[in-house]
Amino acid sequence: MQVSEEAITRVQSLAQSGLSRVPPQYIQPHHTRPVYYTRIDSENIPLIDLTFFDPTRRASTRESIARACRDWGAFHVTNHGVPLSLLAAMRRVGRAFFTDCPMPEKLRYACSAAASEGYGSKMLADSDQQQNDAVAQVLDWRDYFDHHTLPLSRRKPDRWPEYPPDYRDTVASYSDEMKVLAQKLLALISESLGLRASRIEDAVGEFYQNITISYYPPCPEPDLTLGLQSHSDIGAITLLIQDDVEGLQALKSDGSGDNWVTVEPLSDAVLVLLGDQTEIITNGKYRSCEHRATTNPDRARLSVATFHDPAKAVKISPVSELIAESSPAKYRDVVYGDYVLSWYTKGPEGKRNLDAVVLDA
Ligand SMILES: O=C(O)CCC(=O)C(=O)O
Ligand SMILES: [Fe+2]
Repeated sequence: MQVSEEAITRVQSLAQSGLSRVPPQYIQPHHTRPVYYTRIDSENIPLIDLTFFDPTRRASTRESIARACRDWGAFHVTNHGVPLSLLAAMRRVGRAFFTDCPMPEKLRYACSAAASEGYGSKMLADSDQQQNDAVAQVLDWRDYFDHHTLPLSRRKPDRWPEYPPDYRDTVASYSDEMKVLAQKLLALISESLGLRASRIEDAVGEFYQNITISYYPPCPEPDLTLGLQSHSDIGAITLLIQDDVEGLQALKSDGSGDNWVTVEPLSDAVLVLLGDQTEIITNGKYRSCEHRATTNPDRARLSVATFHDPAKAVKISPVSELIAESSPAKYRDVVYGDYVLSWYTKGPEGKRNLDAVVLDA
């Protein structure tokens, strides 16, 4: 079995080999290193309590959501209706797979050019451009497991880990619960813009949902590396949970410039991240959130991101209700599949793929 070749590329294997310096392909250029911008910890991502999701309190919830979507493109929700035991179970099965399964077992699920679902380390395709220029892409200090979960026709639990024994059932239940929460949130987000509740979900169409568990092993040189490079998520809405290890940061732009703000790990909350398609649909009234993951030398970190995306054939454009003479369309129509392709070949580099569909003022 050619396991050893594959194993070298897993960040977890590298970390466990006890190296004191990271290999050159993981070293970020100066301007993307974690210390490049100031880090401010006095500010926090807004926290919104969805207990007030009931009709009598909806107005104030909508206002908080509007503010969070304008200022951050991200917010935490509590009392979201997803059983807290399920959030804990999802973290537990994910961690068990990464830490307890021997590498040859994990590699049985390795993803490949032909199958994007499964266990991987390198998300982006090597583009022809990169190969021609011999410019190597800087690698993330991360391993992951990607699950295709919705529509149900894409859900193939036999492609997911068998260990621990409740892994597959946990991922399936988690997928169902996250879909309900994503629908609830898109309804509130629509209403917060004066749109009918179903407006954004109608524009997205049936959800294509993927669940990615990211595992960031301890890193000997955290100042030189990133667990995950700066990006905004490409779909409509991402729901993320993390363990108790810090590492996720959101970019906050305001009068004082750009700052990276650490997203505090909150075990009972779900983090909502608006994606690029929501920015387009809302004609830029709401922004997708640029974020990244840093590493640390001491403790492995785990996160679970649940992405809700349009089907590849869906055409996304700003909704007509938000276009007027005084606020013309800011984005050109995009076929979602074309957007995805450009993202995976060019790489995110912050929000450059979204910038490419912005219309000239
Ligand atoms: O690990 C994290 O907290 C971030 C994960 C993420 O941004 C992603 O998977 O798109
Ligand atoms: Fe992300």
